[in-house]
Amino acid sequence: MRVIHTLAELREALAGHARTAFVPTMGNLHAGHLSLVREAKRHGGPVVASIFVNRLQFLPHEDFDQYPRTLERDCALLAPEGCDIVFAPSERELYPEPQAYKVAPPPALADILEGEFRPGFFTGVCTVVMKLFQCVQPAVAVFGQKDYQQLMVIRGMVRQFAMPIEIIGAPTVRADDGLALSSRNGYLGASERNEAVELSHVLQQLAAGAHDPARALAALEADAAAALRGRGWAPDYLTLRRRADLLPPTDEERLNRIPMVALGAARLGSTRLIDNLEC
Ligand SMILES: Nc1ncnc2c1ncn2[C@@H]1O[C@H](COP(=O)(O)OP(=O)(O)OP(=O)(O)O)[C@@H](O)[C@H]1O
Ligand SMILES: CC(C)(CO)[C@@H](O)C(=O)[O-]
Ligand code: BAL
Repeated sequence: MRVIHTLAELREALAGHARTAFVPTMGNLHAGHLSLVREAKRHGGPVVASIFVNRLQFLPHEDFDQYPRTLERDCALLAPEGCDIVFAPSERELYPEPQAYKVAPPPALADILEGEFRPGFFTGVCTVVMKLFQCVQPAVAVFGQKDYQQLMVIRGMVRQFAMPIEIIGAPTVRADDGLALSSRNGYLGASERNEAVELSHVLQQLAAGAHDPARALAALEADAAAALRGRGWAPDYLTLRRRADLLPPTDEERLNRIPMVALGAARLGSTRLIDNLEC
């Protein structure tokens, strides 16, 4: 496995290779990321994992500075999975000048849910993913369903820009108790870690009521928020949405059991966690 820090070296290493499979990450890897690498391996070409904490997708008060940088440990986890190249550019390498050209996804998808609470987040994500795609020129790229809205936004970007890249969504890997693995779980203290699984429990309750319009959506969501608040959480959103466009379902759609997803984001202490469950 090669660890590459510059774009020139990356291009040279990939020259002549067809069907590169790409796994973009922010590092501090866990079993969820490794499952994406295993999925990428199934596509036959070389596998590139990127590690880059992208300043553009963080708000000033968020955890950009605090975000764990653990390159050596990450490489030790990636090598046994058969990852061929780790692309870990510096900020200066990826953003040699202020990034004035940006990719702004449509507000209807990007300014709701995560985008409401992290304004500009998806512009930051799309801009860096567009750039990473130009660097790696993959045939396939793998993203986790844990970041459900991000996956939808990336799919839309690739479709609307006619980018010749197959986007694969990989299932969320969970700890034994059901907590979705996340780099940010590392911020949790021991008792917070025990509590953290409640986010997935509340989403299960929301999902269980999805197809019963006798229970009003607003009441279902208010109950979910109250349940978490009562346990010391500060929810940003806990909501049931249509899988097609992440807008709220009508009662008729709920009755007709259209594909839906329960999505949640909430802070436990100073740690913000997200999760979702299709229903
Ligand atoms: N538990 C998981 N299962 C599957 N994929 C995951 C999981 N967690 C993250 N991913 C995916 O890994 C890719 C890189 O994500 P990232 O490096 O931000 O990790 P993360 O654990 O989600 O970190 P954070 O705590 O910052 O959200 C994304 O496509 C993300 O959806
Ligand atoms: C896709 C990504 C690597 C872009 O910085 C990031 O948003 C992430 O890790 O999910
Ligand atoms: N996992 C999505 C990247 C972020 O939270 O910034």
